[in-house]
Amino acid sequence: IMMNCDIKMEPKTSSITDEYDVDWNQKLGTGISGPVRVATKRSTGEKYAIKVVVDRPKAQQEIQMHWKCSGHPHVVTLYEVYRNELQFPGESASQSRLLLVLELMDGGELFFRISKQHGFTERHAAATTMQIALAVRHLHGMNIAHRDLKPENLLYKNSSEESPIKLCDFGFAKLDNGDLMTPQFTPYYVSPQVLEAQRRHRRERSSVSVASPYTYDKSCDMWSLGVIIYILMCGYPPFYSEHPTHRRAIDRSMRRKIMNGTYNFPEREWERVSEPAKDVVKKLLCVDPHERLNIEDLVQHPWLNEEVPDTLLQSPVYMSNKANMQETVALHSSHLRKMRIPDRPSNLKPIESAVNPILVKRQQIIRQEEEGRKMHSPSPPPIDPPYIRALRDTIAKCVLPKKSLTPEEQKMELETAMVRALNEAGDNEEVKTMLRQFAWNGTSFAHEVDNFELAHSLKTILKAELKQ
Ligand SMILES: Nc1ncnc2c1ncn2[C@@H]1O[C@H](COP(=O)(O)OP(=O)(O)OP(=O)(O)O)[C@@H](O)[C@H]1O
Repeated sequence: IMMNCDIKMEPKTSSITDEYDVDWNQKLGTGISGPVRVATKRSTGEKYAIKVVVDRPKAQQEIQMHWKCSGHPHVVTLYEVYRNELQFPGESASQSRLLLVLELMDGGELFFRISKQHGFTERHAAATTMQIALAVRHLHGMNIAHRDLKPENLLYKNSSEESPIKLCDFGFAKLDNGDLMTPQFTPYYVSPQVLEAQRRHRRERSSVSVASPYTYDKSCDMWSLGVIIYILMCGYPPFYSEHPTHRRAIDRSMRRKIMNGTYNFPEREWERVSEPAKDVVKKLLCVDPHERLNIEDLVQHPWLNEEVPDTLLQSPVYMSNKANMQETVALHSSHLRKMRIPDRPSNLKPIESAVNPILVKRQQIIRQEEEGRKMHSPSPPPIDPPYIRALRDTIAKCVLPKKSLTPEEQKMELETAMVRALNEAGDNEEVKTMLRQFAWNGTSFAHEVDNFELAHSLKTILKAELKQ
């Protein structure tokens, strides 16, 4: 495997037409950034795909991410990039554009190809999954999350039966060094303690990083894989809306299903599917990202390593219904968009300033109460009781320990926060029972604790407290 890891891609500034003959009329496919075209290299006669994007920081980021990942047998190769001033028909002026010279993938998108395949079996599905998983392992191993893993971004090299499948479109790929943004800590808002810990973490983050399986963005890729495998096996998605009128958007009922992990394996298509296949799906569609398989677990899973039955699958039948398929794919995209939301800092507001309608309502109520109270007393209402604050603080210490401290000092900080939370809780039995599992002796942990597990248990208690 060729690695571009540490080399920055520098776009060429000469005209692409010096070396390539670009066919501006033939379109290979169209994404949000415009059509992807075919070009022929003059010196060799070889064909390439050219993706043209406006020269903006986001596109530059896409190129650097793609460049880093390029060279793997299951990642579409990025050969070179041009920076050219181009004016397309209908435009009043030329614009600086980046032209990505990509390996030409002539075999079509994943589901389209499968819809045409007679005799698609579970064994084929496992072999396909393995290829996709290897691409994802390549990315995650470099701490890069793709964040847009969907069937349109999985392309076949050619139409032969042995054609490899490869991952493309690094438009949302992101370096994922293990930020705290695991969904269990960011359901609708982030507590101020967590925000503060995050800011500190960002400041402290060193350039050296270790691959960590639990980060939010990577876990989203794993969830996407779960959805893709599910669809490969049966042809329809695991989560769908009850209200067909606005099927393209993720409505509340669907969101609830996703959040609760409510899906099933309908008999008709799943009856003959092997247990290991169902096991993979279950473990990838696990709601709690902490329990979800990571990429290493997936690559090692029996389904991808042991003999898989040659059972004929129903998926091509459903996939050949174009309207259905478009809807399935659109829904998946829509969910990916939602999952990327924690990205935008504006969505990471502490509860006091969040814009979520429920929270806005809550703020209104608080304000009304406040107004009422102001008439009687000048003191501001407390936002969170000290116990809740102490619990949140302990969670923040678990998931984002100060990097400037030694592991020993980090453990002490966590223990101090734990003691404070216990004092504030007035010896809460539930907390004590939970702590016994972590060998808590009253003031410290007797042996090493898994911080994420502890954070998870604390969060369960916190949630229960907030409900009361
Ligand atoms: N190397 C390639 N060879 C052949 N077709 C390609 C290639 N790259 C992309 N395509 C086609 O063009 C489509 C859009 O490409 P890509 O996903 O890179 O663009 P995008 O504008 O970032 O799209 P998206 O809307 O998915 O973010 C793909 O779904 C695929 O059908």
